[in-house]
Amino acid sequence: MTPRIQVPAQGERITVNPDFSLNVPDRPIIPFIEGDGTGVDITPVMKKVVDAAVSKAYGGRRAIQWMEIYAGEKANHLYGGDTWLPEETVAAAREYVVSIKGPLTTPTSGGIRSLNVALRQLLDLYVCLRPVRYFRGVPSPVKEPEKVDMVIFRENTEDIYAGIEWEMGSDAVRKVIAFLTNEMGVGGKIRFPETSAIGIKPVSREGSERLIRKAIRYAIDNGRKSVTLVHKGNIMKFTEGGFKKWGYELAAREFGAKPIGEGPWMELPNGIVIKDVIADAFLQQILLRPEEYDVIATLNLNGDYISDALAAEVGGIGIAPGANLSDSVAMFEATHGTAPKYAGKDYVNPGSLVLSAEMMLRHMGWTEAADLIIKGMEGAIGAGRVTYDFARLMPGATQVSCSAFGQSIIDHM
Ligand SMILES: NC(=O)C1=CN([C@@H]2O[C@H](COP(=O)(O)OP(=O)(O)OC[C@H]3O[C@@H](n4cnc5c(N)ncnc54)[C@H](OP(=O)(O)O)[C@@H]3O)[C@@H](O)[C@H]2O)C=CC1
Ligand SMILES: O=C(O)CCC(=O)C(=O)O
Ligand SMILES: [Mg+2]
Repeated sequence: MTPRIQVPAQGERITVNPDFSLNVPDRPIIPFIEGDGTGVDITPVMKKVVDAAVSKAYGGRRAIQWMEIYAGEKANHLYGGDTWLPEETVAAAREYVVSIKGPLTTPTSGGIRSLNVALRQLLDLYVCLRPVRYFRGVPSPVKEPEKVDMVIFRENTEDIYAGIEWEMGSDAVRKVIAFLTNEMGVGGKIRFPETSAIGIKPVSREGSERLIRKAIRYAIDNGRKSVTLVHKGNIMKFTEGGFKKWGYELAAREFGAKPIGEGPWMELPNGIVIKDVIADAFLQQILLRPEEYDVIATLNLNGDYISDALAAEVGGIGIAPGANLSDSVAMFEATHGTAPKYAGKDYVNPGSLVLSAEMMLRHMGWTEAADLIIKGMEGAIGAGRVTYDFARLMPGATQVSCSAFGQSIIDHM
């Protein structure tokens, strides 16, 4: 396959130390994937905002050297031969350590499997980190959105989300159903065996522990009040129930947590509470009592639902950032998808990808530039000149385009 990635002549790679800390040169090469759909709108705005923040913070001493890498429709177009996720893209994300991506399309009910999920699995980006906080002035459907301040740690490589499933009527699904019936004796639980598709939900102790360990470590390092394990372990006893059980065991074994009263809730020596809640109840509690939740550790599919639900409480997925992390590699991305109906219209909110870049700068230790992005975002929202998603809920606001909102962030830095 012909290589398509052009490595910038200037610039150096970020490298990782044995303790997983980063060496960030002043001119780091940062790979980016533009993304499908509205990626074409939001990614250039994100780059412009980041460049402005870095320039303002460091006066030319530091600058990002952007390197485009390809996935999704753009890759398929460029590489041909039904190539959606070129090997050199995955290799570059690994080699250059820190990268950022726009959203990628996943067709429903057939076609290619999620490239987003593939990237997370291939790079073992096992933490999906999605902070949810309120910016003053953002329209919200809840009365006290400032009470929402949570950080979601979503397991990112396992669960029913991993995409192990077989289509109804296929030879493969017949084999699986025959196995479940003849070898496992559970065929009777499949209500309509002739017309069933089957999906598999792998959830491991190892995968759960490494995610929960990160969540507890984050809570300790950032002075948070609690870590809540969100699961559906009453129904899926060994997968989601396992996640809960392994989480409490890990908290006791590695962090010295002790049961509160009869348990199962626990407390770390520094007072951080480790608790759990069943996923459906959690979804109503985050509306009724959001102040009781802080760091959230959960499985992949729950985390997907929770991310969008929590984002809605603080203004929607137009302003919901995220990161996919392994111990060494980090790929930042918005919580939302490609919003295809708005693609190429310079219309949607670039805030989610801009705030993902803000997380990226902080991850690199470029906190002054990250702080400028937050200042610019607060100023732009405060000025009441916002994209359609906010404008339609903010009486008196002026609706501006995606790029104009980006410029407003820069103007308010
Ligand atoms: N990580 C990734 O790359 C992700 C990819 N996807 C993929 O994206 C595609 C579309 O998915 P879909 O379910 O429609 O979800 P989307 O997140 O793309 O869009 C759903 C709705 O969210 C709102 N929205 C999305 N982005 C923005 C933005 N930047 N600013 C303001 N509002 C926004 C819009 O609401 P309204 O209509 O009210 O204006 C939009 O219609 C699918 O192929 C899906 O698989 C989905 C999620 C994540
Ligand atoms: O991969 C996709 O298309 C959807 C992913 C998604 O919704 C998410 O990770 O939040
Ligand atoms: Mg999602």
